[in-house]
Amino acid sequence: MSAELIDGRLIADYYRERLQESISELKANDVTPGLAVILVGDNHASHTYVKMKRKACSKLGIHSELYQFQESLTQEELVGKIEELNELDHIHGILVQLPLPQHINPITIIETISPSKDVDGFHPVSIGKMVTNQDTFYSCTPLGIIKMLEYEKIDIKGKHVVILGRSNIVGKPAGQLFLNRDATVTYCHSKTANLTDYTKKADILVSAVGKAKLIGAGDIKKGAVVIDVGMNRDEAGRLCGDVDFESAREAAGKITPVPGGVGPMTITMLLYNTVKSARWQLENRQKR
Ligand SMILES: Nc1nc(=O)c2c([nH]1)NC[C@@H]1CN(c3ccc(C(=O)N[C@@H](CCC(=O)O)C(=O)O)cc3)C=[N+]21
Repeated sequence: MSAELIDGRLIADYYRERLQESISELKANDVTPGLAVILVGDNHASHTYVKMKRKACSKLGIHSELYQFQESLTQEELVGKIEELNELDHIHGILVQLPLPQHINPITIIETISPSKDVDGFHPVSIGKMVTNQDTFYSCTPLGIIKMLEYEKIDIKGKHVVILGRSNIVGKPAGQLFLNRDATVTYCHSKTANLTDYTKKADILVSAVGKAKLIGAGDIKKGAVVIDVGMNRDEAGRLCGDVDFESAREAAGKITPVPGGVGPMTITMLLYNTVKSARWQLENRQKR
C-alpha cells in the first residue's frame, strides 16, 4: 500500500483563490488589507520566510510593510515600534518574526501587539479565546492543518489525534483546535515514555518536533493520516520533515510532504487572518 499525498501547495492555492474574493470586496469598500512584518537580526531562515510571506501578500494584493532592524535593537525600541503600528488604521496585522535575539523577551513583545492585530494568534487574549472556543485569530500552522483536513474531507470528530510536540506556536494550539472539533487528543513530547505506543494508536498523527526521520512505517497505524510539521535539514542539506516519507507512506493512508505540505498552508492562514482583521475593522466602522 502507498499513502495518498496531501498536496499543501494545491490546497493553499485553493484557499488563496477564496481569499481573493474577500479582498476584492474589501477593496470595493476602500479597504486594502495591510500587514506589518517586523524582522530583527539576520537569521537566515527568518529572512527566507519573511520573503515568502511578503511575496504571498503582494500576489493577492495585500499591502505589506517590512520593518527590519539590527540585532542590537533594544526591547524598548521594539515595543515603541509596535505601539506605533497598533495605532495605524491601514495596518490590520502585525507579525514579529520569531525567534527574536536573546536580549528581547518574546512574551513582552507578543503582549504589546494589539489583540485586534494579532494575526499570528500568539497573544494571550487570542489563546484564551481559542481555548474557550470563541472566534479569534488562530495560530497559522494549526489552522492550516485543520483547513487541509477539511479540504480533504477527513473527519475529525471522535478521531484519536496524537500530537508530537508541545510548543506554544504549533503543538499546543494544534491539539486545542482538534479538541474544539471533538477529537480525542493526546499530547506527546520529549519526556514521553514509549512514544510508539501512542503514535501507533493515532488516527491522525501530527508531528511538530523538529527531528528528521523521527517517524517511520513502524510508528504508524495502517491507514492513518500523517501530518508532518517538521522543518529540518537532512545529511545532504535538503529540507525534510520529522517523518521518513518513503517509509511512512507504506503504512499511512494519507500523508503531507515536506516541502509542499503544511508550510504553504501556514502562509495562507497568515493571509487569511490579515483579511479577517481587515473585515472586522470594516464591520466595526460600519456599525458606528
Ligand atoms: N511570528 C512568526 N510567525 C510564523 O508563522 C513563523 C515565525 N514567526 N517563525 C518561523 C516559523 C516558520 N514558519 C514557516 C512558514 C512557512 C514555511 C514554508 O512555506 N515552507 C516551505 C518550504 C520553504 C523552503 O524551501 O525553505 C514548504 O514547506 O513547502 C516554513 C516555515 C513560520 N513561522
